[in-house]
Amino acid sequence: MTEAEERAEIAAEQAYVDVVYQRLDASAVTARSLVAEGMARGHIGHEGGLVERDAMVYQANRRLASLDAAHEGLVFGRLDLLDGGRRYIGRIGVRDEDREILLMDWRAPAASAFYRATAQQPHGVVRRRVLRSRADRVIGVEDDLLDADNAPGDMVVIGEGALLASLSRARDDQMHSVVATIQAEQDEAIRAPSRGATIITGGPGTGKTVVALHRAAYLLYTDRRRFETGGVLVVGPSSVFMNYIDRVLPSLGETAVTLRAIGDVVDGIRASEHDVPAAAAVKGSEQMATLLRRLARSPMPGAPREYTGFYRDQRLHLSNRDLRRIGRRLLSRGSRNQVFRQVPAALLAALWSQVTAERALEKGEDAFIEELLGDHRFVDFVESWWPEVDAVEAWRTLPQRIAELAGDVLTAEEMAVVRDTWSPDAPRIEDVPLIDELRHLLGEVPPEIDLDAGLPKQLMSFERRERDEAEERLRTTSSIEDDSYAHLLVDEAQDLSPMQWRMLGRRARLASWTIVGDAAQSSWPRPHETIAARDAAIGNKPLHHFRLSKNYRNSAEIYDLAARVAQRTIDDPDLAEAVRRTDVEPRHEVTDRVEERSRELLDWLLDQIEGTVAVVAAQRDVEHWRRSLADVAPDRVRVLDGLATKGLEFDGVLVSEPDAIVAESAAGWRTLYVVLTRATSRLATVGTTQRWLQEV
Ligand SMILES: Nc1ncnc2c1ncn2[C@@H]1O[C@H](COP(=O)(O)OP(=O)(O)OP(=O)(O)O)[C@@H](O)[C@H]1O
Repeated sequence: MTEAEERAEIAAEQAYVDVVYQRLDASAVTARSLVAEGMARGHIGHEGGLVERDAMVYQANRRLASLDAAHEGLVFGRLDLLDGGRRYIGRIGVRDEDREILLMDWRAPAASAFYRATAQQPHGVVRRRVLRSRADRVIGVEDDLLDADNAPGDMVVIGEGALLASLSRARDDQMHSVVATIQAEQDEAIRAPSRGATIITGGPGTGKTVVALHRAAYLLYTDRRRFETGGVLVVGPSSVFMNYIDRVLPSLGETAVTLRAIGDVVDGIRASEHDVPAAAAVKGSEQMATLLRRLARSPMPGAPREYTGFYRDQRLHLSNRDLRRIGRRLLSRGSRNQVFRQVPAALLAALWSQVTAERALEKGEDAFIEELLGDHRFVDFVESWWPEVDAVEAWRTLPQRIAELAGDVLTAEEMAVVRDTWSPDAPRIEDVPLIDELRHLLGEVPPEIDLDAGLPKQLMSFERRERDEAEERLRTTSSIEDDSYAHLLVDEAQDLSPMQWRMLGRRARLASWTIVGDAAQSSWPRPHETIAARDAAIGNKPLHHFRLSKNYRNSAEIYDLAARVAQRTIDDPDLAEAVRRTDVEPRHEVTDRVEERSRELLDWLLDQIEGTVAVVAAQRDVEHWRRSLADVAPDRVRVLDGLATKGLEFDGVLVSEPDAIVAESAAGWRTLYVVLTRATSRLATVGTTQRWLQEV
């Protein structure tokens, strides 16, 4: 293959790509005029016109958004087939004026040969070609000859394979779609049917995240109506990670997927800081469910424990025992906030049953009710005994009530760590599932309270009662259940605590799931618990397992070291095979001059590679490093603690005091494994000690 031949091939591909872009532009013009026409229809004025307009404008706008998003590198593949035909593959499908396929959507069944064909099983493909582009210009092609025996004599074969070419690119702050180089085992997981739960496992860098994102795009393609209406939610470990991945789906033409960090899953609450590991371990444990159930059922702190009043000179009294009994009866009818409006009636009924004076009985129950409702002492009592409780408010009372409620489920140290690290004004990531659990246990607080909301039901008109009850149902369904999805895609699933699984499970009662993770990278101290909690969240939906086996991120030199750490963490870790070598070994330094050597090593890394470098330290040291390195290449250097590196990747990683990362939590070894496997090409560690290195 000569350079001239390569140029000629690129020019020929460019000619085809130009035709596709012209067609794309024409489609955009049509979509724009449909939007305009749709808008005009709105002016016709009748209701049908409006509905039609909305549907038309919506569809046309969606098409425009996807045309726009898929513009970059639109055409990326070509198959030359045994029968002499050729097929172009792209981010979205494009047809010509006669509705003939110009570009096949990568998700179409006939496009799967592009990913699955191998020399052993060519699936009717003679040559697979990947087109590399910048915007709409073809800048290179990479070929795989899959069926040499049947290749025409003049067939040109260029390049050394698209995969390795794409793996050697420099990393920036964004994950990129790998749609042009998806490998066969990844393709199988992407195209798995959407029933039940698809569980995708694999070591670091095996493409679990990219597979999950391409799978979201695939699901929308196969059943757009179901998944767009019901919603697809992608959950990842942090907002940094969500920013890192958020370009991938739009670049595949998909804009209808919700991406949320695990701290942002619950509407109205945003948490971005983790608790210290010891507190996280307690707050994430299943025991918290028991504790919260008790908290939701017991009186709020400061609630009165008894009631004494007078009716026509008769003393009426409700003891603590009576009140507990009434409370239990109320809670058997619904959650605390749901039964809020029944409270006055329940108390009044209990008090009326104590009335014995003849004159009072003669005047009847209605007069009794009217009088007590006019008695501010009674009304004050009702309000303070059974206030509507907002979940966040209830969560705030947890430290002061933990000893009374959790004596048999938490140890004294566990309670102390929760109390001592409590952050009442800014819930941490680990608090969000607790607040969500309380929201479900307590029921939603109705947004505004009617003037006569406290009226017992029997005093309301029938219509009024019906309307109120309907409203109550509506509020609880719209504000608590509305965040359920048709498909939930969970990344870094090995890290989720039992309480986080419960939170996700509530959003996926009828959903199908895709769950990706790697147990060896788990930051949860007891990984088997998270599997049990996952299974409980999924319920009895069928499971489909896929395993990814090749590591596309780390150089083999870096991964060999990391794999030794993995073996130190759990029995039988799922180790992947690294496909790339750099011939550069990781560097390790033991020194008393950590600060100075870190700067030197950082300079070395920045010099060696083009892309980004992470400096990773134990949680307690991160702020120090952020300040100390603020002046060093701010566009290329990121300072993070071990947990914050989850799912990310950098061309170079400098680990400061790895022994401190190991010592920081019960999952410290696994966190170190995560940290080491973030580096694509260069890795350096520096510390006053390097005990971890002797242990692996
Ligand atoms: N088929 C592929 N073609 C090109 N690059 C790929 C392919 N599969 C994965 N990669 C690249 O490998 C890197 C790792 O992928 P990804 O982050 O999805 O792995 P992961 O299994 O989620 O890793 P971890 O468990 O460590 O978070 C990314 O840069 C991704 O783009």
